[in-house]
Amino acid sequence: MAQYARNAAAVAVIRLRNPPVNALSLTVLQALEDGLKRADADPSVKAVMICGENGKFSAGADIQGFSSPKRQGIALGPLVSLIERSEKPVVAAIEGIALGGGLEVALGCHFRVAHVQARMGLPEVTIGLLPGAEGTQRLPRLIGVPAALDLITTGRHIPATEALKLGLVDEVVEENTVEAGIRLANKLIASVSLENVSSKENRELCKHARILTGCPAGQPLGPRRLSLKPIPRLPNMEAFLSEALVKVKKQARGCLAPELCFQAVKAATEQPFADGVQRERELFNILLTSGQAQALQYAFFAERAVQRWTTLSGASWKSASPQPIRRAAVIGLGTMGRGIVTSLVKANIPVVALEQDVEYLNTGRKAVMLLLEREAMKMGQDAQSLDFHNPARLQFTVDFDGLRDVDLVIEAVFENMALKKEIFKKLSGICKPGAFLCTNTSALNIDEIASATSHPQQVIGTHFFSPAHVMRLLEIIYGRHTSPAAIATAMQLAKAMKKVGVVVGNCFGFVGNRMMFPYVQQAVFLLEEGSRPENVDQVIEDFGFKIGPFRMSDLAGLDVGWRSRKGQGLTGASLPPGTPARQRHGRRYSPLPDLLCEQGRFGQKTGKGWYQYEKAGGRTARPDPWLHSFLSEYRDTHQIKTRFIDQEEILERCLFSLINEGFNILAEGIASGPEHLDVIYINGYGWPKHKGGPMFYASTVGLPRILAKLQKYSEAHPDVPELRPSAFLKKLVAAGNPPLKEWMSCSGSQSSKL
Ligand SMILES: CCCCCCCC(=O)CC(=O)SCCNC(=O)CCNC(=O)[C@H](O)C(C)(C)COP(=O)(O)OP(=O)(O)OC[C@H]1O[C@@H](n2cnc3c(N)ncnc32)[C@H](O)[C@@H]1OP(=O)(O)O
Ligand SMILES: NC(=O)C1=CN([C@@H]2O[C@H](COP(=O)(O)OP(=O)(O)OC[C@H]3O[C@@H](n4cnc5c(N)ncnc54)[C@H](O)[C@@H]3O)[C@@H](O)[C@H]2O)C=CC1
Repeated sequence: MAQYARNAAAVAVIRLRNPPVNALSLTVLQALEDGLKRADADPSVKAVMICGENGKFSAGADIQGFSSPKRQGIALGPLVSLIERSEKPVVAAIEGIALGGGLEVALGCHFRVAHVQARMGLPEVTIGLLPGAEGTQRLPRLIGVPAALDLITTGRHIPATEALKLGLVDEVVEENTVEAGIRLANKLIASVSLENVSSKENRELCKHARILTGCPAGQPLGPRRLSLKPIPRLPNMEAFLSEALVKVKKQARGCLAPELCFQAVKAATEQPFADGVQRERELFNILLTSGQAQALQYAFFAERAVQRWTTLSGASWKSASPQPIRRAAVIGLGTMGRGIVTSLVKANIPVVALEQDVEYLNTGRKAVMLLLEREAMKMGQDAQSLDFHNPARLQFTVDFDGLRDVDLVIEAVFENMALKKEIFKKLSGICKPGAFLCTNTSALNIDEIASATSHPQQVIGTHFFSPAHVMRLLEIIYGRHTSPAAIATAMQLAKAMKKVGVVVGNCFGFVGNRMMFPYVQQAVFLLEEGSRPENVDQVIEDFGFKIGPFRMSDLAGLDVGWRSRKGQGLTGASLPPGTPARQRHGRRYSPLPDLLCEQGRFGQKTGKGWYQYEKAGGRTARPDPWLHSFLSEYRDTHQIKTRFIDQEEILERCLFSLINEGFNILAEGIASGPEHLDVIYINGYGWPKHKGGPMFYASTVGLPRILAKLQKYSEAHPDVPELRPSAFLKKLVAAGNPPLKEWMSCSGSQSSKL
C-alpha cells in the first residue's frame, strides 16, 4: 500500500509501503492514486512528497505480477502522467533504490532529491522488458538521448552522484532525505504562492525561490513536466542512432529486449510524446508476450530461490549459521588459484597464497598482482580499499605453517586425487580444527578427499569457474560428512565475493560438468558422422551460447581432458591392448580429441586444435582445412559414411542429452530443484539467460517432445547410454507434462523453492 500523511506545513506525504522493496503492486498503485487525488482535493495541501518505507523508494513493478494471467487494474503509465499533471508541486525523496517503475514514478514528479547512497536505474531490459510506464519517453527528455539509451539498454544501476551529474536528480543529500524533500516542497510552496503577491520584499523572495527550483515566473511547474520538454537535439542524431543500434544488437546476442528498448527511445526522438508513449506500449506488449521476458524473470527468481538451500539429509539455510571468515588461504596459484585470490582480496578478506616452490610462487605472485592491478584500474577511486600491497591483506608463502590461523582454505592444485589427499592430510594436521577446508576440484569425489582429514565435516567443494575473478558461479558441493555450518559459510563466502552460490550433492562432475559431458560427447560424435567443428559451434552460438563446444575446448586446452581420460584409463599407455578404437566398456567412444592431442594440437595455447589460430596463444579461430581432411580420413579408416547433419539434429543431440542428464541429477537428489541447474548453466556455462537455463528451456519445448526426440536418437545410437531417456523424464511425461514448479513433487524427494 501507500500511506498518506499530512504535516503542519501543508505538504502531503505519500509513502510507498510494500516490504521488502516497495514493489509497485496493484494495491500500492491504487493507494498512490488515492493519495494523489486526496492531496489534490484538499485545498490546505500545497505540495506533495512521495517517498518509500524502510529507506527504499521502490524496486519498480511487482515482477511476480507480470506472470499473473489475470493482471488487471490501474496501470502505472497513466498514474505517472497523473503525478506529472498535478497542479501542486510533487517531490520524490529517493532513498535506497529507485528502479524500473520506481524511477518512472520519480520521473513523473516535478523534483527529485536523492540520498547520496541511493541507486537508480531502469533495469527492465534485464528481465526482458522495457520501461513501460513512459520511462523511455521521459528519460531522454531529461538527460538526453545518449545517456538515456545507455541506461535503458543496459539496465545498469547508477549511484546518486552520477544521477546528479546526468541531471536525473536535482539534489543529493547526505542527511535525512525525507526531511530534505519536505524542505524543498516548502520552498516550492513559497515560490508558487509568492508569484501573485506584489510587494517588493515578496518579489525578491519569489525570485530566490525560483532560482532554487529553476522554475520561470508565472509557470512554476511547466518546465518540470518532462512530457512537455523537447528532446535535447544532437547535431548528428541519425548517425548516432544507427551506430548505437549496431552496438546494442551486438551485445544483445539474440535477446530481444535491448533492441526494442532502443526502438522505444528512437520513437521519442521522432514523435510527439503521446505517440512515443503509444509506440512504447506496443513494444512493451511484444516483449511481454515474447517468452524471453518469462525466461528472464524466471532466472531472476531462480537466482534468489537457490539461496534457500537444502540437502538430502534435511539440513537447510533456515537452521545453519555461517561462520565468520577473517582470514583465508589459497593453495596453488595456477589458472584458478590466481582468480580465487583476486576474488577474496576484492571481498576484503585477508589472504595467504601458497605455492609448491619459490619459482611457482614468484610466477603466481606476478600473475595475481597483474590481475589485482587491472581490477584496481577498473574500480577507480574505490581501489584504495583493496590495499593488496599490504602483507596483512595479501601474503605469499611456500610454508604451510603460515596457514595455522586461517579460518578457511581453498585448495586449487592439479586435478589429481593422490595430490589432493596429501594436501588435505597436511591441512588437517596444521590448520585449527574449526577451519573450513575447501577443494576447487572440478569433478573428484569430495568424500574421498575428506577421508584424508581428521575432520571431514569441515571439508566442502567450492567449484569456481574460469576466470575465477570474473565468473559469477560458485558450485558448492557437500559431501557425506560436510556440516551445515560449512555449507552456510561457503554460501556466505559466495555472497561476499558477489558470486551466486549453488549447493549441490557429490557425484562425478557434480552438476555443471556432469551435464556438460554428454553435450561435448555428442558434439564430437557429430564430427565423426559428418559435421565440422564450425557447423556445430555455429548452431550452438546461434542458439545464444557465448561460445560453442569446440571453440570452448580450444580455449580451455584439449590437454586438460586428455590428462583426465588418461587418468581414467580411457586412453594412453594404460589402455589394454586390443581395446576397440571407438568403444570403451561396451559404449561408444570417440578417440578424436585424443588423436588431436597426440598431434600436439592443444587448442589456442599451441595455435592449433579444432581450429587454427594466427599463432600459439592466438585468439581468432579459423576453420582448418587440415582438420577437415583429417576428419575425412578418420571416417574412411573407420568406415563411417559421411552424412549431412542439419541444424535441428545438432542442436537437439547436444542440448537434449545435456537436459537428459539434468533429469537424472534431479532424480538422484544431487540438486534440489531445476532452478539450481538453470542458475548453474546461466552463470557458469554461458547458457543464454533469455532462454532461462536448460531445464526451463526443456519446459518451454515441452517434455513429451524432448522424450520423443531422445527416444529417436537413442534408437539410432543404441551404444550411447547418455541418449537413453531418463526415467524421471518419462515419469514427468506420464504425469501429464506438469509445469516446472511441480516437477520435484513428482520426484517424491523435494519441492520447488520458486
Ligand atoms: C502489464 C504491466 C505493465 C507495467 C508497466 C511497466 C512498469 C515497468 O517499467 C516495469 C518494471 O518496473 S519491472 C521491475 C524493474 N525492477 C527490477 O528489475 C528490480 C529487480 N530487483 C532488484 O534488482 C533487486 O531485488 C534489488 C536491487 C531491488 C534488491 O536487491 P537485494 O539483493 O537487496 O535483495 P533481493 O534478494 O534481490 O530482493 C529482496 C526480495 O524482493 C523481491 N523483489 C525484488 N524486486 C522485486 C520486484 N520488482 N518485484 C517483486 N519482487 C521483487 C526478491 O525476489 C526478494 O524476494 P525473496 O527472495 O522472497 O526475499
Ligand atoms: N582450469 C580450469 O578451467 C578449472 C580448473 N578447476 C580445478 O582447479 C584445480 C586447479 O586447476 P588449474 O588452476 O587449472 O591448474 P594449474 O595447473 O593451472 O595450477 C595448479 C597449481 O597448483 C600448484 N601446485 C601443485 N602442487 C602443489 C602443492 N603441493 N602445493 C602448492 N601448490 C601446488 C602448481 O604449482 C600450479 O601452479 C584443479 O583441481 C582443476 O580441476 C576447476 C574449475 C575450472
